[in-house]
Amino acid sequence: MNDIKLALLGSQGAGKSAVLVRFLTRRFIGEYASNANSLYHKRLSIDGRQLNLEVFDPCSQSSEARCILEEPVDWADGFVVVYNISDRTSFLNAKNILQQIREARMDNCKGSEASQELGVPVCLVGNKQDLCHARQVREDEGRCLAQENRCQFQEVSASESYQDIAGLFNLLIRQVMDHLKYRADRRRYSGSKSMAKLINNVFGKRRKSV
Ligand SMILES: Nc1nc2c(ncn2[C@@H]2O[C@H](COP(=O)(O)OP(=O)(O)OP(=O)(O)O)[C@@H](O)[C@H]2O)c(=O)[nH]1
Repeated sequence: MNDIKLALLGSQGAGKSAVLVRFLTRRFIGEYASNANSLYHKRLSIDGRQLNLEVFDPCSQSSEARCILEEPVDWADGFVVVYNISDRTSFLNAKNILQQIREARMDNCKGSEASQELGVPVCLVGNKQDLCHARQVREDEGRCLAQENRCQFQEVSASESYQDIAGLFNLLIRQVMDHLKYRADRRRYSGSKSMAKLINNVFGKRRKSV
């Protein structure tokens, strides 16, 4: 069984818990405790594969709260970065979070994998689409930010719709599975290359001397 770990990041009140609970239970629950980190578990079947999904929903991150980001950045295989379309500050914070993910991943990969992009599957989510009368962030601004970071983007309303949220999580989980497989293949390939080199060094030389 595959283990997939996701983390939700975003400003206080952007609707992270609402988006997650909508995906996990299909329901919208109005209020959530926001003073504690939560870890949710769910078993899923995607494309016939059984998955163990873990989702980390940490306490809110303000733009200065870099330390809160560091823990999930190392732990997670993928991220959902949520902002509220009727709150520009939450959008600016999402931008900052994407930047921090890139920097943290660059440190981990020594620049090789993450130089052009985030180096990990991410979905940028503009929540509270039902509040479009009070919109402060245009949809194309969200799309543009996602393009700059080469991540997926979706506007949703946790309070009104399940389909878009289910769609974005399913797509992200598929991307994570592909990404994990790509990294495992690369490790295996570079492992077998060094093994071939070793065999060649040991036996190649001997063969020559015979
Ligand atoms: N109108 C509207 N309200 C929403 C939506 N999603 C969440 N809310 C409301 O926004 C408030 C914050 O939602 P939460 O899910 O607690 O937000 P959060 O990002 O987890 O907040 P913290 O836990 O404080 O970090 C709650 O009052 C929700 O009912 C939405 O799609 N539309």
